[in-house]
Amino acid sequence: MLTATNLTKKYGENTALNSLNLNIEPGEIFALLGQNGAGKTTTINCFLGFIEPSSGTANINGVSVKDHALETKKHLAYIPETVMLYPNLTGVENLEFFSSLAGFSYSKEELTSFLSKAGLQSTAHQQRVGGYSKGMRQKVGIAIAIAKKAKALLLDEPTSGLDPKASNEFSEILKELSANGTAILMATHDIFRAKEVANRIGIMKEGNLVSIINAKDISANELEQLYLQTV
Ligand SMILES: Nc1ncnc2c1ncn2[C@@H]1O[C@H](COP(=O)(O)OP(=O)(O)OP(=O)(O)O)[C@@H](O)[C@H]1O
Repeated sequence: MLTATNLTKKYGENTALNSLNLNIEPGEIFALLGQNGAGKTTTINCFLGFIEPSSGTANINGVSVKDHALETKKHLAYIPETVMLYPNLTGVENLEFFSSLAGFSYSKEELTSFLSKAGLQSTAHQQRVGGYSKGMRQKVGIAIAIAKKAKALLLDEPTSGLDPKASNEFSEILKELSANGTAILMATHDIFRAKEVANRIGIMKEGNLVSIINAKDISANELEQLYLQTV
């Protein structure tokens, strides 16, 4: 579903991403670990079409991001560290707006059910987003992904700054989305969370994807050791 082939991004002499080859299947959660500057965000931004690769290709559902930017965006949802929403609109209104951009028209009941599915407490649905906590905003981001029926979900440090309970709830929702067939690529610094939620974990160093591990084959402690030896 998410396929990188020799995907490379250079900034002058600096190679931010060096010939990445990666295929994430429908229903798979792939976590990307790596130090600051390792190339995680660059990878995500290439899939989003926010940056143009120097060479190689990023495909979504077999379609090139570079050649068919609008078509690929239809299948995608993106959750950055802080989900950008309209503070003066309520959770329901934000969801209505963003799902309409993706071509969907939902009733109030449907919008409410998506927010509930994403774990947002019903008392918050009609409140302005300006008063939401970070975790509540992330949940609206998930609701947008559900409403868009996204085939692929890209997340850049989505649980950074969330308390352990919110982070755990967030991970459970990601697992539900993957069980429904969504391919998920998540950049994170949270080794424990990566081990808990992902099927495969990649460790990046200086633009290279240097190891790929099956999460079930490794304990959180072993993963931490491997990470420290790698970076
Ligand atoms: N717009 C840019 N211009 C020049 N260099 C850039 C630009 N964006 C990123 N880089 C460089 O590309 C490399 C990879 O950065 P990237 O943001 O992908 O890292 P990251 O793994 O996401 O780091 P972090 O964990 O800090 O988010 C870094 O060396 C960074 O300085």
